[in-house]
Amino acid sequence: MIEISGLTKSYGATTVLDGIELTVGDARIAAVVGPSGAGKSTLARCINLLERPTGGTIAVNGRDLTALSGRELRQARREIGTVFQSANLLRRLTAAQNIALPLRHHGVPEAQVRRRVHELLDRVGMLHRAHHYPSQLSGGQRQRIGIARGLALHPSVLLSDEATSGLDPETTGSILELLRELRDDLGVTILVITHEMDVVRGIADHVAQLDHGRIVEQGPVAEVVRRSDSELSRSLLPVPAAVVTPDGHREWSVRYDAGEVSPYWLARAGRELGADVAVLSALVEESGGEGVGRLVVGIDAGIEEARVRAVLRGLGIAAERRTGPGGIVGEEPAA
Ligand SMILES: Nc1ncnc2c1ncn2[C@@H]1O[C@H](COP(=O)(O)OP(=O)(O)OP(=O)(O)O)[C@@H](O)[C@H]1O
Repeated sequence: MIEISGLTKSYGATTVLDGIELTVGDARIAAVVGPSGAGKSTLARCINLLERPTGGTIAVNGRDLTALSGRELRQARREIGTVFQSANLLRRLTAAQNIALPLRHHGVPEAQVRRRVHELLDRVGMLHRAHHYPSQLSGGQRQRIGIARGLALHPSVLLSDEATSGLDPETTGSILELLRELRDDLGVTILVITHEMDVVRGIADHVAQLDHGRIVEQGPVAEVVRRSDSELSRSLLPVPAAVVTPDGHREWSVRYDAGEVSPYWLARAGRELGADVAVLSALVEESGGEGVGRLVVGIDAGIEEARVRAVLRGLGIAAERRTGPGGIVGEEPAA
């Protein structure tokens, strides 16, 4: 478990991280997303203790790492394994030697190093590449070796800093699958720093949006994607573009949790409203471990908005009027 509280980082007069509050439970995967310059890398460097925070605490399994120094700090660093963008492997060392590095650095006896490296290569499916050099490996294979090296000292937290950046979708998928296995089989708590929303949708249990050094929105992914009024929700699961709205209809953007809503909600909504509901775009898929539906529907503009909202709410559906160009046909968009 990792608990970040009141974390602040300043360089001179510039505050780059401002009061970060983030908790990741045991064997959970949290993703931190945000635009370029938001402070993601700085957060990563503070968490793996490459940088000292200016204020606040970072506790792993209840122990505040920011309070430590010297030998204690060196020991505590073992709790956090890091996987970097493009793996950061040493070119002159083989895959196996790269994985062995942190073990040798911590004085692990050679016989144990060999055993552990073998175990790790097996874990990440790379036994057949043990003696290859990084230049002889694909990007995805290098990343697997990077993950194995990050796990070498049995950390309870794995920090993945843009680890899938630059990988093709299929390779990204296989790396995410590996991270999921580490969470489920080894109980590792994983913090993923990424700018890729596909990554968040693919593996995260929890998501936090960083902007100008602050967390502006966070929550369980399954919950965030259901928020109809949230920017993070819209960037995580954009509503697909709507086809032409029938004349005299208003467009509504709709989100719902497929596990909690009747699969027949659309027909019921039509019956209760006494009008047909036009489906203009729709996507129902799994995200954050739950089925999430998002649609744009067209509903007769003659029906009061409050009534539409009430009927949909009664069916467990969050709905928001789509305004602006194309939002309403045959009527001025609402202010
Ligand atoms: N050592 C430093 N000294 C001064 N300012 C810094 C330092 N490191 C980072 N910053 C500033 O902190 C802000 C956040 O940088 P950071 O690299 O953490 O952002 P990021 O979200 O990781 O961006 P990107 O996605 O582009 O990597 C930037 O405005 C950057 O200029």
